[in-house]
Amino acid sequence: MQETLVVVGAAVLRNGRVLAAQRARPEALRGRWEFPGGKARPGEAPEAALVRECREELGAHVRPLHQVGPDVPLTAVGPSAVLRLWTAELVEGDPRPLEHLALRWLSAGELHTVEWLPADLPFLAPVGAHLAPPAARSE
Ligand SMILES: Nc1nc2c([nH]c(=O)n2[C@H]2C[C@H](O)[C@@H](COP(=O)(O)OP(=O)(O)OP(=O)(O)O)O2)c(=O)[nH]1
Repeated sequence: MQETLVVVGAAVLRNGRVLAAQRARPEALRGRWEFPGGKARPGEAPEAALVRECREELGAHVRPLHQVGPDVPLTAVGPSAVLRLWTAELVEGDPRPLEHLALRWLSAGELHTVEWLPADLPFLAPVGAHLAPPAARSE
């Protein structure tokens, strides 16, 4: 049986917001938004891949907290590829876009304002539940 290729993603939370990253490459995905992460290497634990990828992409040390929802199939990446997401917290460093076009800290109200990669869409509701609710309007 073919081994599952796990693409790991980190929903890094800080002050009630989540970090979104804008892809630079490949051209077909340039400009779309995703969770920082990447492919786990053969034999590499997915959580270790998450920490490694965030260090490479953001120059920051993150700690995975909880897995979010079920895996999402990534048929464009491979027949048995999946996207697996964790919430994560920053342990050290201020994230910088070392490999992305831009980074944004999105509030609950901003979560749907960027153009996410399609596979990320099922994760937005459970991630949104971790964000601070929009401030109540005083009228
Ligand atoms: N990192 C990441 N990749 C995602 C997300 N959603 C999604 O569809 N993908 C897709 C885009 C890519 O086709 C694939 C991840 O590939 P990648 O290029 O980030 O992986 P990598 O850093 O290990 O790079 P490489 O070895 O292929 O060069 O998964 C997401 O939220 N985060």
